[in-house]
Amino acid sequence: MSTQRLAETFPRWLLFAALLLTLLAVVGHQFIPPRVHTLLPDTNATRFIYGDSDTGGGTRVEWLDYEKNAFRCSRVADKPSHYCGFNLALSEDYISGIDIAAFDELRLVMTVNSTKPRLSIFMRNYNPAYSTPDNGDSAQYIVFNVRTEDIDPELVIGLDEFRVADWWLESHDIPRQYIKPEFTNITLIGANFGSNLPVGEHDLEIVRMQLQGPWVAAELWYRWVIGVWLVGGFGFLLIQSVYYARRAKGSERRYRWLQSRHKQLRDQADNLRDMAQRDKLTGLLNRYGLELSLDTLTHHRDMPVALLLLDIDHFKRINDRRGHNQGDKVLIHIANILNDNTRAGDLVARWGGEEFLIVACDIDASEIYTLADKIRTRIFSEECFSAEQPLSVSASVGAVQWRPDETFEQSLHRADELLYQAKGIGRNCAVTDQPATHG
Ligand SMILES: Nc1nc2c(ncn2[C@@H]2O[C@H](COP(=O)(O)OP(=O)(O)OP(=O)(O)O)[C@@H](O)[C@H]2O)c(=O)[nH]1
Repeated sequence: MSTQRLAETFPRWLLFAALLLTLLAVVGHQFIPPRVHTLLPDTNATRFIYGDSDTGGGTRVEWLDYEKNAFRCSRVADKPSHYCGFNLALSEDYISGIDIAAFDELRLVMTVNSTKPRLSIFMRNYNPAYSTPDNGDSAQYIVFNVRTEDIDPELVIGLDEFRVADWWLESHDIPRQYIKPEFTNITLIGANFGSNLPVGEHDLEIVRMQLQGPWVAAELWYRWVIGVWLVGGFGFLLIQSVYYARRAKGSERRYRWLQSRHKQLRDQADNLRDMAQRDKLTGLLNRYGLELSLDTLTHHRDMPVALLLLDIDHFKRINDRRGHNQGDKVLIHIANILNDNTRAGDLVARWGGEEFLIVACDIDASEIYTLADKIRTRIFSEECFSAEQPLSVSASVGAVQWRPDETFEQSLHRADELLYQAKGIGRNCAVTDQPATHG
């Protein structure tokens, strides 16, 4: 699955999974069958019974049916009774027991036939913090006392109902942190008629003994759910951040590409605009370019301006004698002379085939002829091409002052007429509209 697809669908299936898990946690947990660990009946289990007759007491104990865990405690009248009961060993050495802390309940099915009103159900927990291997009594004694009439026949004891016996706490020096029942290393579980057994026979059969609890403790279960939420949330953020980082990179790449493309297009547009405004051969402005430039110039017409219309003399002859390519070179040569002899603010254009127009700015009427004749002289005095094949070129110029009350066309028309005059009087000369300045 691509990162993009994952990032797009992830929130949906994460939410779905989280909701499902939460539902399972809240509802499903109640319906999971409990975990049951059966201690009895178990024919291999080590079981024994004990009375106090061997130590001078008045209670004798005997098996009624060992297989069924049925035994009898008989009280002899003239001796004191201390204890009599049944033990199930969960450890061979009484040191390594079993951890039953994850269970909730101890369930017992028992048959009691006794006039003794109470019965003790007890456990021993071995902890090296307070127990020693050579003293069986040092294992914590955890007890639950029940009325015999409450055994009917099943007795369910919550582990939280067990208490550490006071006599055990009093007879051992136990630090405070160990005075609560511990179930992490149970070595023994038993049932005991206790002391002061009434005279007569007291029978007890332990039919079944089971531990029961949840497969997963509720606390742990909810921790898992929270864990899944956290892992899911973290995964979500991770995938989202990878996705958006990639997108950002892609956008950046695209932005850079667009930038360079934009620059390319802008350069192309500049080139095209330039090409549209310039004569390809000479690089001078063409008619269109000059007209555009004039638009900006007319906005600032608070200075004297002159128009110089220049035409190469007998250019046809040059073309005919030297060829069209040489003719082109002459045009380029003239363009260079015009550029070299005009100022930065002036406009120089190729106006027709061999015709050029100079729009000279900020020029007094008295200087127009000087400029026109200077250009004419430069053209005539500079020989084109190599010394082996020299070519003398001349040009005629018609020059006028662009009067403030005139349009460009009107002024140009006057320049054209003067150029015509210059051609008429023999070419290679400049004619202006300023009196007494004819060359
Ligand atoms: N090589 C070249 N020749 C051109 C170009 N444009 C126009 N011409 C030529 O310029 C010549 C102009 O000839 P005409 O109009 O008869 O003028 P002219 O020969 O210069 O004679 P006058 O102007 O009367 O002195 C023509 O032969 C055109 O073909 C160009 O771009 N390159």
